[in-house]
Amino acid sequence: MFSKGFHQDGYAAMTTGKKMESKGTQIHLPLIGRGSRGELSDKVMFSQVKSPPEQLNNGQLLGGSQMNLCNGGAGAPITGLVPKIPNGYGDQKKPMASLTHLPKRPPVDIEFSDLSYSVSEGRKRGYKALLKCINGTFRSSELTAIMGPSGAGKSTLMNILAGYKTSNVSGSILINGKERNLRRFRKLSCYIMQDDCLLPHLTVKEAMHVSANLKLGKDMSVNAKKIVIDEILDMLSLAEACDTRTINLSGGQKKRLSIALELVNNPPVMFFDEPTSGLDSSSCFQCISLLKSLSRGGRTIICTIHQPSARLFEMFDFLYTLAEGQCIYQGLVPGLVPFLSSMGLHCPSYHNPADYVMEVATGEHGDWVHKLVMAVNKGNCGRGQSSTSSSSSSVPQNFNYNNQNKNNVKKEALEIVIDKPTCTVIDMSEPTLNTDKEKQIALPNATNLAPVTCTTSLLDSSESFTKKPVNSGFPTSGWKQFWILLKRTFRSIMRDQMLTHLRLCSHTVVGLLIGFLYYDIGQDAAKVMSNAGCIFFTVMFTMFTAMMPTILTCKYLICITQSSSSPLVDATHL
Ligand SMILES: Nc1ncnc2c1ncn2[C@@H]1O[C@H](COP(=O)(O)OP(=O)(O)OP(=O)(O)O)[C@@H](O)[C@H]1O
Repeated sequence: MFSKGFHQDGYAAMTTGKKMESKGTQIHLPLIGRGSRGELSDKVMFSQVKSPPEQLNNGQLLGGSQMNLCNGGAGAPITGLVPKIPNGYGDQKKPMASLTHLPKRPPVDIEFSDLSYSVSEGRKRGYKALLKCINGTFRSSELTAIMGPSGAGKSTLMNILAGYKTSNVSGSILINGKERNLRRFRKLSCYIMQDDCLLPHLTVKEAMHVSANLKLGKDMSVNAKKIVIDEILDMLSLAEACDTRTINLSGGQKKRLSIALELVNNPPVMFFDEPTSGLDSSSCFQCISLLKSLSRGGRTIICTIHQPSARLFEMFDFLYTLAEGQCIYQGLVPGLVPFLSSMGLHCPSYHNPADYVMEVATGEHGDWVHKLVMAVNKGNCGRGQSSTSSSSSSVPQNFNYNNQNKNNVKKEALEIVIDKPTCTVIDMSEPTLNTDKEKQIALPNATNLAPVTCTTSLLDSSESFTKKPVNSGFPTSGWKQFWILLKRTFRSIMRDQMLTHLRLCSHTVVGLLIGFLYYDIGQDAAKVMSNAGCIFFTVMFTMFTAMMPTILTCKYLICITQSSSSPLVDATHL
């Protein structure tokens, strides 16, 4: 079990097969992942290091991560993925952070078939098909990338899967093999947009507290919420910035905070719209590493991405490529180059396969889209196809993804939370959700913070969930939400120097102006119209100054919603 363990000192431990050291109260258990990749739990990040040739030649050590992504790229400098806390994610001597007190959630597999979507282009022009009968499966514990040229329909697909687009959609979307219940699915998923919509004047910790109060509500004590927040901040290396206002955070930190705000209620499905946009290469790498580690915790991570570097590309598990609203490849990332080769499209050596498939999708190599769509529909690519098409693939020939997947997901899921005095083991590998499958393990020195038990039957309408009325599913009452949001807004307004100063100045100036214009009109009956004018002017001014921030906020929301075709912004963020 420890033979492929990871070590903070790079690849050394991988070669020696040494047992990982336990730090403090934490036992760092390596996760044995599919395809022998270096695998991550919630507590580690990937880091890429150059590996000496003799180790790279040993497929046992680096497995899938040592794949040469370029077809026929033998002799190319090969790099491998070795788990380690990367720079910028905290002091390497610090014990690794992990998430153990989050609400328990079920793993979620999303399957869609014959999915089509069209939009009306007006009476005369009829409907335009944006997605054309596409099929696919996005699994838990996988980091899935949706790629494709601009306008291919990536955001549209993700919005449909997330449930933000429902009209004019045909086809079926199954969640763990059952018809999707949108209301319940929304509670199990989160959508993190390209632009980080954070309140600029709240500190990281305050934003997290608001999120925890809204999302965890009365299910948890104040102390337990604090522990959850600290764990998440620790894991995402935001602990040092916890008192920094979000306006002062770096781009990477903002992205991590967006993720942290959503992680509070531990959604098993996370959608990311271009998570790396606007980040430098190092932050991109850290961001994708983080997503990968989240996926290894049993979550289903789906993100759209534009032309990732080869280094980022090989970190994804599953690739779904769209062109003109149709799927031109779906399968494991190592299977892409062999699949394209089998179709007669040979990715040149030293060429980033992500770039190559984008070139193919945009038609730079000829009109291949239709042929690829046909091949995909015939089942020539997919999860089981990564090793069969070509010997040039670095994936071992006898690698059976499906079997491997089942076993390894189970191991990962069982190992993921064993690192705190009191911990809960959740058998996340079972798609049928049942609270009986949750086993409590009490370790020595148990704290009084029992793991929070949340319903795991959100997807299963036959279970206890149906006993409650559907609209009672919010963790906090309407009044409580109102109170939390009111406090948050008050705090934000008070800290907004610019707005507060401007308001004070404008009220003073307008007050002086009105006073000057209508000076001494009170006792003269001949000036009754001036009295009316004064009252009208004062009322209008007060009303509009109170209304303007709301109008501007709504206008801003509508603008960003229209420009990014993204779902409405979560109230947690704004
Ligand atoms: N409401 C709409 N009416 C008409 N066309 C639309 C509408 N929504 C989306 N489209 C079109 O659908 C296509 C797919 O849009 P989508 O936003 O999904 O693309 P994308 O692959 O995410 O692109 P990008 O990478 O540039 O964000 C685009 O050509 C877009 O113009």
